[in-house]
Amino acid sequence: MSSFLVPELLKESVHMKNPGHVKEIIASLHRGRKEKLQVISDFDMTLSRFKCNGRRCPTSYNIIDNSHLVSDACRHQLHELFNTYYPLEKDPKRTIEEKFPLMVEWWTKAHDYLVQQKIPKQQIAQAVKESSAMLRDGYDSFFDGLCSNKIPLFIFSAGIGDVLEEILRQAGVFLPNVTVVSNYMDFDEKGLLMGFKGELIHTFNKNSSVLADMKYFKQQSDRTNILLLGDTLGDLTMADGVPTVDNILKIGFLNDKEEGDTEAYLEAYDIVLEDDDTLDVVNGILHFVNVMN
Ligand SMILES: Nc1ccn([C@@H]2O[C@H](COP(=O)(O)O)[C@@H](O)[C@H]2O)c(=O)n1
Repeated sequence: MSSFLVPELLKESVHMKNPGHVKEIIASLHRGRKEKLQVISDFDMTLSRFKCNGRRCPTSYNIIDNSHLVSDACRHQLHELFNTYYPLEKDPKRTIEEKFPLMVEWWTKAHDYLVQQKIPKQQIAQAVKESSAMLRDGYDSFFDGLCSNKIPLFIFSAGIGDVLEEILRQAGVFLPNVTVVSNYMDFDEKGLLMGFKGELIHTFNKNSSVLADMKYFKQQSDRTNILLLGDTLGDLTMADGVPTVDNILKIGFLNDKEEGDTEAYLEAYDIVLEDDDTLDVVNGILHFVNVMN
């Protein structure tokens, strides 16, 4: 069994519907070695931590919401939005089709509030510094291992690109093999927020429809083995733009469990990690594929 070769799969946090299938995919990734591999990952609550010492960590949006960059009144409005729409994003009883327009509503309203605050670009780094955002334990081996082995890492995020880049920069892991597609802020000539660039990315449109072109995935077209990391069912379409997929291993972090989530995640993801604040399993698999030293 693959747990013998990847001992991290024996962790209590690991759940698999079909361990035999996982073993086969991991064996295929191993055969393809690092030359065939690319990693596609969500950011908030996947590469970043969901909880620390029992307290929730912020998403890239929450970092701005909770900062001195917005007024108290605006913070209140943004928190109200979160309290209204986050339960809808998670609701296991609603279909993705039902959730889609609600997410557009959430992101659009939040962007409107943020733009009214005329946030200065220059102060984003300080807001990140003062926040409690953290990357998952083991992030340094993950990022360094991928970079030193020239494995491309595509971060596909419905968060705020400027904020997540800053988190990576401050952690020293915004490395040359990392490409980010996300919601980027647009600033005026004075460096004040005036809008968001490009197509709005939310939880349920993380697919090729929001990629301006397929250049990135075309450039990686020899890399037909994919490691996909996510935390919502919306993250499952992140590899849609990859022209040829020979093998894909989907790892899902189940952070904030609702009734019915375990079954749905086990159907959708090959490996489901519950209550796991680390990248241990991901790093263990990369180690076996000879991507880590
Ligand atoms: N105004 C908002 C909108 C969304 N969120 C949360 O951020 C997550 C960002 O998406 P990732 O693709 O990076 O996971 C999303 O799942 C929402 O829960 C927010 O906090 N505030």
